[in-house]
Amino acid sequence: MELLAPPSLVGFRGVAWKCGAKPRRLLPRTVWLCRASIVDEERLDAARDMTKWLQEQGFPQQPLLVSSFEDKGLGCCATRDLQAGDAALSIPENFTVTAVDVANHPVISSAAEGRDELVGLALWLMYEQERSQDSPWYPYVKVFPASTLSLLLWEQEEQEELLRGSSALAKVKDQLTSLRQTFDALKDTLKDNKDFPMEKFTFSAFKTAFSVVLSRAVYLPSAELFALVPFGDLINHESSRSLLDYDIEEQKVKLAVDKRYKKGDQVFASYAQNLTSADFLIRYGFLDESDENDCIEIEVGLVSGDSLAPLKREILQEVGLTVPQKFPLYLNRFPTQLLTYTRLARIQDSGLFAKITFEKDLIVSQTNEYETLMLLMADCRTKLLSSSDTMEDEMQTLRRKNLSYKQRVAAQLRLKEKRILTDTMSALRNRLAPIRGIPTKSGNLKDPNSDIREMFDMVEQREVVNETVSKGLLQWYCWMILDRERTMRLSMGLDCKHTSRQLGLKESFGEEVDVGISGKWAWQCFLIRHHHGKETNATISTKSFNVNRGSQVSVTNRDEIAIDCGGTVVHEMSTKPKAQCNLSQQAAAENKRKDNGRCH
Ligand SMILES: C[S@@+](CC[C@H](N)C(=O)[O-])C[C@H]1O[C@@H](n2cnc3c(N)ncnc32)[C@H](O)[C@@H]1O
Repeated sequence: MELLAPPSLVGFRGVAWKCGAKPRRLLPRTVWLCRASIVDEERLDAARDMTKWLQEQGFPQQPLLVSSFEDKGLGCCATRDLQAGDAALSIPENFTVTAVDVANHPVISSAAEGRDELVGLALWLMYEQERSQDSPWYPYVKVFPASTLSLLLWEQEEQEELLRGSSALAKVKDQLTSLRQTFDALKDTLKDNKDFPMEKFTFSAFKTAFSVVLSRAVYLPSAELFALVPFGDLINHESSRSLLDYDIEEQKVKLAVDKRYKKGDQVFASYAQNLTSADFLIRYGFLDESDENDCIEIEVGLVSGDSLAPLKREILQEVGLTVPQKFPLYLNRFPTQLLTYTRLARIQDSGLFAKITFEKDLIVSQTNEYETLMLLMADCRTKLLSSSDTMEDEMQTLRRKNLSYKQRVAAQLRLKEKRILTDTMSALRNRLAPIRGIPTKSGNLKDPNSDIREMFDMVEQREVVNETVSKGLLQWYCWMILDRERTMRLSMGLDCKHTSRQLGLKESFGEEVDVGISGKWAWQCFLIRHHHGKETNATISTKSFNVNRGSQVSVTNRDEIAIDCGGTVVHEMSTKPKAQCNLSQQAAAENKRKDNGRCH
């Protein structure tokens, strides 16, 4: 049986993708079960056959075994202990299928030419599966699942009903329209191709093959292409820094693990990065459990009829941004560029262009900032109001026991998106707080919280703060903020029923002080620090801070935290002699790593 496609001359980055070297024959190895379940037994058998066949072709031995997992289908277990940095997979490029194989394919190459790589791979899969035992790749393609849980394959009524109020609905519709157009064009191209099984080429079959490829093809950043990788496409996802990539020197697809695995443990890889939760669900049919990469997109553009638009376009082009431009909103962070872009869009005086910087979070003018924040706020609010269900409603839905898989993931997605929007609005509101207010004669906006600011500035000047003062001040402050928050929410047409919960304060001012998600963190931390003589743990929303008297406030989880003091992030507070709130070194390093989003 011939496994290898003809050697290709097509290379990338100066390296031939298919070297075509004849692989060495190895002794067959048995596939054993780590934690077998009854699901996918047939595919597990097929995976055993594939392993044997690959070994016969000289596929190098991998420290992995295919096994079956009840909730994830097939997966791979370690056959020996693996240390962080070890290669769990090391697959010569000639065992993979890429656009190069599609381009060299005797039957489908012309139809695939000029099309998306994944469309070409879907055609390849359809053709090779249809050939069954005649296909040189039969043992490999037999392991592929017949279908996936991708949103693309849900019934239209299910999409309409379950994805309403989520960004996924529009995305699915767009992608299906584009798939349908591709299918029609392919049909036209293939109709005269006598070797292609046209009778099997229905839209449903094409859509299914496409979603199977979508969920299995691995994007290899160093090769800048997608590849179907035997064994590589049997590894399940866990969010980490362990990614499959192409090693240019060794000409292999490799997976280096980023933690220790014991023999028998399931080995994971981290799937596509920087996908919105909706895109992840469309692609893989499940949602990433960790919140780390959750994001939604927000689109911003220039104002129509703006006489400065040509200049603004030039500025945007220089930094590689388009009109319009999509930016990700994450939990706890969004890119500084989003703010700068919107600030630029609102500028009406070209003299202010000099103040525009995409590297730093710099306010152009009070009024511009006000408009910028209000615009973003309105966008988030519109998205949030596209669903009549609140976050509480979604949580209640998720508590129901009899939910189907689709109902559950759809509710999880809607909740994730609502969380990001609510969180972003809260951050925007915090930034708005000091600039919201009545315009003054000088053209500036008066800080409506200036009385609070003054009061705290005064207290901060004191060496020692008497416990009664700090306790009273904390109480006054909380009620004040609660009241302002409520007024602000009402003025923006928002429900304020959660406000008191968010600001719920333990009457006893015990060790754990729940100060909710709004307000002036630095002041709150300051008060907590002065109130408690010893180290105190304050929980702000879901984030924990260690608060030591007279020392720094350090973030103890891995999230980026914006401790906001009316638009001033906490590390800027550290320049004040008494307010020594600072991000911990660990959190600062983490911030640096995440260049895709900055603290709120
Ligand atoms: C590249 S394949 C991995 C192998 C796959 N489990 C199989 O049976 O062939 C990707 C698919 O595996 C499943 N999967 C991977 N990781 C998962 C996870 N953490 N939770 C649930 N399903 C997962 C999803 O169906 C996804 O579309």
